Amino acid sequence: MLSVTGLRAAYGPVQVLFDVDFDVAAGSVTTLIGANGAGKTTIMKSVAGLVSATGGTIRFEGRDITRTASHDRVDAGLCLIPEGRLVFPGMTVEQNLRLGAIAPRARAGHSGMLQEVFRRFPRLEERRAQQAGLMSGGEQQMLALGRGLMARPRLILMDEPTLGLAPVMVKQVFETIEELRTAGFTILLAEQNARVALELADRAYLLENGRVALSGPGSDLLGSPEVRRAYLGM
Ligand SMILES: Nc1ncnc2c1ncn2[C@@H]1O[C@H](COP(=O)(O)OP(=O)(O)OP(=O)(O)O)[C@@H](O)[C@H]1O
Repeated sequence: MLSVTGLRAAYGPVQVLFDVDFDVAAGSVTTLIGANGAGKTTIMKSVAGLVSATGGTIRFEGRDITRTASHDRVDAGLCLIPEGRLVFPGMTVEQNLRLGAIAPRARAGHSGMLQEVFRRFPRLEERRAQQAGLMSGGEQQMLALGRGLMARPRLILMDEPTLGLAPVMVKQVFETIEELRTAGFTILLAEQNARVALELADRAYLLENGRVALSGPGSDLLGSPEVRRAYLGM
């Protein structure tokens, strides 16, 4: 579904991605793991079109989208759930959700999608009139995900969805990701919570200093001495 080859990106004169190659198969969960600053967020933003690639190619469902505007990528079925959730704090839960459906292909079916999001996250329905900024961190993560689903994506990019969440909420986020995979969504997940992310991943990539250091099925990376030492504390 997504094929990235030779991706390079830079902030001003500082190059941070160096010829990154990875693929995301339809219906899979693909995970990017790596230390702080390894380049996970930059990859997510490059795929979403928020950071311009300085080299390489990004293909989505066979189409070269490397130079496509970010809003056109949303309309093509690609959606980023950003790190830090970034809900609109002064707006209600429902207003945040409705904003997720402003792209042309999402607009038509947005009432049905709202019901679908409420079915998946009953807490959001209970709190639909509440100001989003007053929700807990875990609830805001659900809201950010719900808002993303409103765009009817085929590929969901989730950047560190468990950052700053209590263990019980971390578990819930991973359960939600599994449910979304079962429902047919394709997911690219960036995570520091390496163990759970690798257990879940159909395929995983370890990033180090803007390069892919290791890749394979999640279970292979879980068993790798390098990953166990550096990321699982074993
Ligand atoms: N807006 C920016 N301007 C300049 N440098 C940046 C900017 N954003 C990120 N960087 C740098 O790019 C590199 C990769 O950062 P990135 O945020 O992609 O890493 P990450 O793997 O997502 O890290 P984290 O897990 O801490 O979010 C880092 O060295 C970072 O300091």
